[in-house]
Amino acid sequence: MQMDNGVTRQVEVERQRVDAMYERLDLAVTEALAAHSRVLAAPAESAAELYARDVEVARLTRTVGELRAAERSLCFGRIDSAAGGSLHIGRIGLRSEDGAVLLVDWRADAARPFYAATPAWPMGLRRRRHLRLNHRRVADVSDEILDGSGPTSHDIVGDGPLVAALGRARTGRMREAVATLQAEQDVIVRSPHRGVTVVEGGPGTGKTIVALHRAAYVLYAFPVLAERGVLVFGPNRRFLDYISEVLPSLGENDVQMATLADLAGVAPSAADSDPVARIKGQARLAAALARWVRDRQPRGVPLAVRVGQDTLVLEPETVIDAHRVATSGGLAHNPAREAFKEHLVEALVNLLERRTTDALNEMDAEVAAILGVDLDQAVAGDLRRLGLDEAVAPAGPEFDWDSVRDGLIEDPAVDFAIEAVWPRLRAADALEQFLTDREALTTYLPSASVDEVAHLVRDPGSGLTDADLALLDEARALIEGPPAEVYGHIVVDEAQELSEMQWRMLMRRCPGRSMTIVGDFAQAGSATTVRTWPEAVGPFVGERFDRHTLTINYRTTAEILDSTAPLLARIAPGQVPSRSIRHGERPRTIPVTDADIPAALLELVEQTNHAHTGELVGVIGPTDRVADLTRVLDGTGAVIVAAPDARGLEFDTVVVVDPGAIEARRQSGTRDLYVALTRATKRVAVLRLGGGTGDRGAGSRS
Ligand SMILES: Nc1ncnc2c1ncn2[C@@H]1O[C@H](COP(=O)(O)OP(=O)(O)OP(=O)(O)O)[C@@H](O)[C@H]1O
Repeated sequence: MQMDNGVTRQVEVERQRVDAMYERLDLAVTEALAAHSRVLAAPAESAAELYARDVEVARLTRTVGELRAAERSLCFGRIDSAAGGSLHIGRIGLRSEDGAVLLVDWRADAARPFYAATPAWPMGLRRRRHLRLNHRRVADVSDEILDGSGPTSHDIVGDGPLVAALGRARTGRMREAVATLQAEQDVIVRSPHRGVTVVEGGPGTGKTIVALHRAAYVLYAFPVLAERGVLVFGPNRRFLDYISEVLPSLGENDVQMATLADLAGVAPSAADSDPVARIKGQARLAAALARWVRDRQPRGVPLAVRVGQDTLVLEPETVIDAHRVATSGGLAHNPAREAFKEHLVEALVNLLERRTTDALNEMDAEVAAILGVDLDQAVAGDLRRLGLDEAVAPAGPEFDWDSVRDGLIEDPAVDFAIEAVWPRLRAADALEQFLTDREALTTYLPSASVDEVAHLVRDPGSGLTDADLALLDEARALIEGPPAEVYGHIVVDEAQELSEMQWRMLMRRCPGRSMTIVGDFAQAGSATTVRTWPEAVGPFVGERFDRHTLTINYRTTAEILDSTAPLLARIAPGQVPSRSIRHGERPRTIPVTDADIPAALLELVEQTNHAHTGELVGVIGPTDRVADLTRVLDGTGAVIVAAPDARGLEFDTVVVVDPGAIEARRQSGTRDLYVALTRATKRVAVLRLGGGTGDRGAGSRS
């Protein structure tokens, strides 16, 4: 071990430096906690003072959280320039007491060469060093020489930390990769582009890693977007649980994570078949709902309103005019109804004013006819004689028309009359009415075939489905207005799963159109018709989106990738397979009969557990087998997943059960199988019903 002495020396050098960083970190925590207590104890009485105090307390709480999250692997890298200077890279930035930079935040510009420099493009660096910490102590260092110079006794050239990170057993939760982000990933994470960025790439190319680190970068580098909030959107809870620890471990606790159900605030209670979900996902439903809502509003009708003892009638033109003004600013149905009401009340007041003036004039004329005197002139003459003509207001009874107006706005009779032509709507009821009315579906979806309408129409009270959530959201936008909660930046994972309607739902929450979108259409499920990025985001940003492709596979071994290549060629003929950076076991196909499955599976899982203690086994099968598989594997620690739910997940070993059934179950069955076979970091076994020889490629068909 020729380098041992060198390693020890270098580790010692780094230890002193890292000890100093932890000292500063501890001090920063102590100071933030003290400030927190001080602020809490300070007197605050007025609402403004209380508010300011709350803001400050929240800020300090966040600071303490960020500092504490930096505890683990506080410093993980160092770069040495060819000119002689060096910088340490870590989770946060720290300075020494005299103001010198001790540690650079990984997101700072100065840290960029740590991720981006390569031997071909060293960016002025001589060496990149990775530090591995065990609790607070530097345990190991490893160096890459970037400028072509030979290693000296100060350089520790060893196995890359990326290989070590990838070889580690899975825990069921994704880990952050801040110490090992690769150059092609870093370009996207650090991109100055604030609009829509689309990232595609095969399974395991780090799309999720990129998306989450991008969220952390946005929070750091784009404060204006950060202030409006960052949302990470994922397809389901299981997936969000899987990625839930990445951002907190990067010190970011303010990022919201949500599924469609979270955004809608409603949990679906029914399921659609895929063909129904596909129809419901199409944007033409938005147009249909908009027309349906519009038809609950008045056209050229007169409006009769009871005011006191009288019935006043507003002419159709007045109603049309009020409707036009109320809707011209793009207001939704219910708020526009209020504007409509105000306009109509104004028209009523005008009508009343006209009538009153007419009645008074009539009275004057009658008095003049009876007495032979013009009352107005007589009064004016008297006032002139008394010298009061300029001081006194013109004669005549005065009405307080403003209170009349207020009275009419509050008058239930007025609201009642308006309700008949422009009813207030509830989005959920409106959607229910629309989807349970065959005639309405036929009228408002003229392009839908009889079959499609038959697919769509459903019994009253049958509950909301996943695909209904975007329809409900659309109805809310049409009826109540845009959602209250919007975000400065949205990260969308597994974006290939979204329908046109679901894209509308997300875009509604990101008015600034600042998004990081990651996905792979070769893995798309059956519930959407969207197949390309222009179809997905084009309706909202046209061609104004950045597009990146990731090419290196960090998850699966080359052997697993090879075995799925024929499957990929079938489902995405144009797609270039990614390149794996690791080798491992060849995937195995084990022929079984239906009756054999429980015993064969249990044996396989137990063998794997025994041979690879501490590793995670995932068993992926057709949805209708999940309950049985769960029973069979009870107590083994294996995670059982229905193939359609496996997107984004990862295990050390994957057992795919009954691939034929996975393929046959739905339109996207072959893509589901491809997803299932690409979930393993180390090995895959396939239990195939019927024929098949011992070790054929995992994705091959018999
Ligand atoms: N730079 C990196 N350093 C360490 N691990 C990485 C890095 N990039 C990716 N990985 C790991 O590789 C695996 C696959 O990454 P990820 O899940 O982000 O891929 P993906 O493209 O989203 O896959 P899928 O399309 O299957 O959802 C994960 O375990 C991830 O932690």
